[in-house]
Amino acid sequence: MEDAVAQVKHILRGTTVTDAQVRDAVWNYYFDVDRSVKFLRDQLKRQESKRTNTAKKPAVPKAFRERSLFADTVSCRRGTGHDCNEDLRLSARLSPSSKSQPKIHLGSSCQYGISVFDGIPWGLPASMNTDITYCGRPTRMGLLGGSSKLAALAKARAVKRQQQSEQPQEQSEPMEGIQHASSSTPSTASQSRSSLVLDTSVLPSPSESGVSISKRLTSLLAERSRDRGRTSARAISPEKQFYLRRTGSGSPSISSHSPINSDLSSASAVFSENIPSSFATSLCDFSLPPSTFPSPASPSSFPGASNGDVYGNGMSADEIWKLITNKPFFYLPVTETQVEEIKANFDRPSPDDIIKEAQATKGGTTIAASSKKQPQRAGLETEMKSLSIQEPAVKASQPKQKINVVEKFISSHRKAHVNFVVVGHVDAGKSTLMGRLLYDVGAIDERTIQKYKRDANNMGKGSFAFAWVLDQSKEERERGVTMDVAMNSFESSKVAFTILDAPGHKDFVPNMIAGASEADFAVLVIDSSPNAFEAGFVQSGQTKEHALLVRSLGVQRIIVAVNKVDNVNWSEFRFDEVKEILLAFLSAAGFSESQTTFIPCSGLCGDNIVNRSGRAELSWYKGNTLLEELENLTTVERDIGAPLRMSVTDVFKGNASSAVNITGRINAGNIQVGETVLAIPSNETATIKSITIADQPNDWAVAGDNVQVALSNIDIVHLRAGDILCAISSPVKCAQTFSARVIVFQLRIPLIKGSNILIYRGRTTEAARILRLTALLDKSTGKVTKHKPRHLVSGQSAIVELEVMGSSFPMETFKASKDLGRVVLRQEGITVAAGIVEEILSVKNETMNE
Ligand SMILES: Nc1nc2c(ncn2[C@@H]2O[C@H](COP(=O)(O)OP(=O)(O)OP(=O)(O)O)[C@@H](O)[C@H]2O)c(=O)[nH]1
Repeated sequence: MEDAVAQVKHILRGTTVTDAQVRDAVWNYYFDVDRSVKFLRDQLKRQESKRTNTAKKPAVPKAFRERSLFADTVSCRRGTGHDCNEDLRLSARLSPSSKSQPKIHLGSSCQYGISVFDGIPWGLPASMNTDITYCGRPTRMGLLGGSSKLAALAKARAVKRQQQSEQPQEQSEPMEGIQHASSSTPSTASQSRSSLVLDTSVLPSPSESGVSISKRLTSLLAERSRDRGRTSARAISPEKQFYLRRTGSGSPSISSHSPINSDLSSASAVFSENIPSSFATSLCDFSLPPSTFPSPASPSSFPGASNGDVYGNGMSADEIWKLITNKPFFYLPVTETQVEEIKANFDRPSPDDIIKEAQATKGGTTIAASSKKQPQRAGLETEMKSLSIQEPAVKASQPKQKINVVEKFISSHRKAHVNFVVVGHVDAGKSTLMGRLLYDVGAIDERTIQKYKRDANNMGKGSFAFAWVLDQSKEERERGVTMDVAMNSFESSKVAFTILDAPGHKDFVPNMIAGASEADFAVLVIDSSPNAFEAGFVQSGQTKEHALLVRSLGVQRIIVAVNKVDNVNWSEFRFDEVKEILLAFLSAAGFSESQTTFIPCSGLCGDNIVNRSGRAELSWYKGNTLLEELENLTTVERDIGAPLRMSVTDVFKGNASSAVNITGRINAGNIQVGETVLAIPSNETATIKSITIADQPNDWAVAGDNVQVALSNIDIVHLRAGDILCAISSPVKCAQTFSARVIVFQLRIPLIKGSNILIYRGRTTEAARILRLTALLDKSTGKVTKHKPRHLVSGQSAIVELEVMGSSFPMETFKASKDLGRVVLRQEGITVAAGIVEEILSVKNETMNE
């Protein structure tokens, strides 16, 4: 050793090489003088070159120079404001000779240094003696574009860098994994990785034995491992470093043949450093004993250590060696036994499988494995499709004594039964007129009228006494306004009449529609008082609307009572004036002149109601009284032998019996006690328990009769006002979509496709939508004048398609039933159109019971 050192010193005399460097080189090169000399000369060249480069660089700021950095060589990858993702390689070397002041050596990219180190959260212990070398940017793999000259230059530089990087590697070959602290050449492949140079100040002195050195080294490593749990993985210091790996591919950095017991003052063990994430850290359990880890590929021990040596941490040298050399970087804290148990768990059925199997066994079927689920689901789908709800066949119960109702009706010679509706503008005197009629025909006795007069006088409404005959409710009497249709009956010598006194106020038009739907004829009451007629006839008045509605609902015969002529001094002129205007309007609305009669009258005074007026002022009128006109009405033809159709106007529970009572009018066909009928839309059957006509019990009833029927075998929840009772053999449909011929009333905005409306018939109301405007019609001929109009305006006649949005609307075509084939369309409280059902295009599912 000494001979070799002397020879090298002699060869390199006159140079700045130190004794320590010579000894180090001789030691590293196994006392080979030539290789040691070569190495030292190259080292001198590099030092000279570096000094030259450093002189060209800008001075390092004092603040940066004095910054405390790491005791170890560290690597950090962090983005800076200047050069994001730049790989910064910092090589901080500790030198025993520089304990007092930290020194910083900058590489080629020192201009980034200040900003690079600014804001580093983990500072260095100020006590550490640190030399820092900034290694510059990582080697580029090539140019992106550019000229061929530049590419060639870059290639040449890359080759040069490669040669430079290979040179020190070759020199340090004997010290694989160990670098001389004096080496400052960073641009090697290994330096592109992060490296940690152990602080030799904490290592044993060169004079210590190999065993002592190994003990110190392993003690240090073990100490670091204990500190793992309480230090941040990012804090890189001898105390904080735990994840140590040797630089290189994994071969021991300190081989058994390394002369580690020689001068170690310039030797440093180099380890690479990787910082795991928090998640990875949580997966690792480094507290397990070394025996947990797999054995190293080759047995190793610290040089000079003897078997059985136990160090400060209670571990043998072998265990420590395994810990630092072969420990997997990440591993799950499970033993092989545990792994086998986990594997075995998957060989058994899961708890879910066990439960499913038990359920399947109990149900008598086997749940297939997941791969067989699809066919089973397909089977279920098929079964579901084949499912159908089959209602029990409805058995029509036969009456005990089957009555031939048609024969009975003909043989009974009953009076014709006629319903007429009284309509007109509000306060036209409708109720008063009908009260007077009832009084004059003897339907109301004198005592009752006198009582009404007294009560009305007490209330300050003496003139309403006759109106109270029909306005029975307290609210109607207090307000002096009819709110719902009032029914009353009387009989003349020829006909049985039912009065349907409709409200005149615009808020109660739907009720008026309900009354008009049941009428055979109409009495239109006009207030002939000055300006009163005009007020009722203008657009906002109800005179026109009511007349149009009754016509649209099938009424063809109308009597116009020009009322309150006492207020115009029984003026014939006024009468003629009103008659002329109305005749034109009613003719346009579809009433023929022969079917329209005008009568000057006074409901309050009783002139021309039942008795002809004896006033001289009214002597100019030679026509019939109101009653005479009513009796002269043409008898309405009714199909009493057709399938039953009965419109329900009210539903209520009887006091004593369990039966459900309904009132209504038979539109077509007949009924008899004991018969089973079908309620639409509930589709529930019921048995007729009793029939009452005009407060008299009867075994049967025919079309046109207003009846009260007690039904059994049905719950009241299946019936409501507006329903239809029909024959089981011929149920009524509930339309989903239908087409109708309509007459458009006065509109504020045109009707267009998609308009939302309400449809009415009798007591039935549902939301609907205009699906299509099919065609415009000529009002006189009914022929199509235009297809697919864009909109409908006031006064037009058209064919439209409508969709019922609500749950149900029982209806028939007008051809099949003149009563159930009519609809009224309203929008925002205004009647916009009315018409007849031409075709039912689709029906609701629940009524597909044919
Ligand atoms: N002068 C005079 N007043 C009458 C006549 N008929 C009715 N009236 C008055 O007109 C007012 C309204 O009478 P009603 O019978 O309530 O009128 P209505 O048309 O039934 O009213 P609504 O049903 O609420 O629209 C009352 O004050 C009556 O006294 C009449 O012939 N001559």
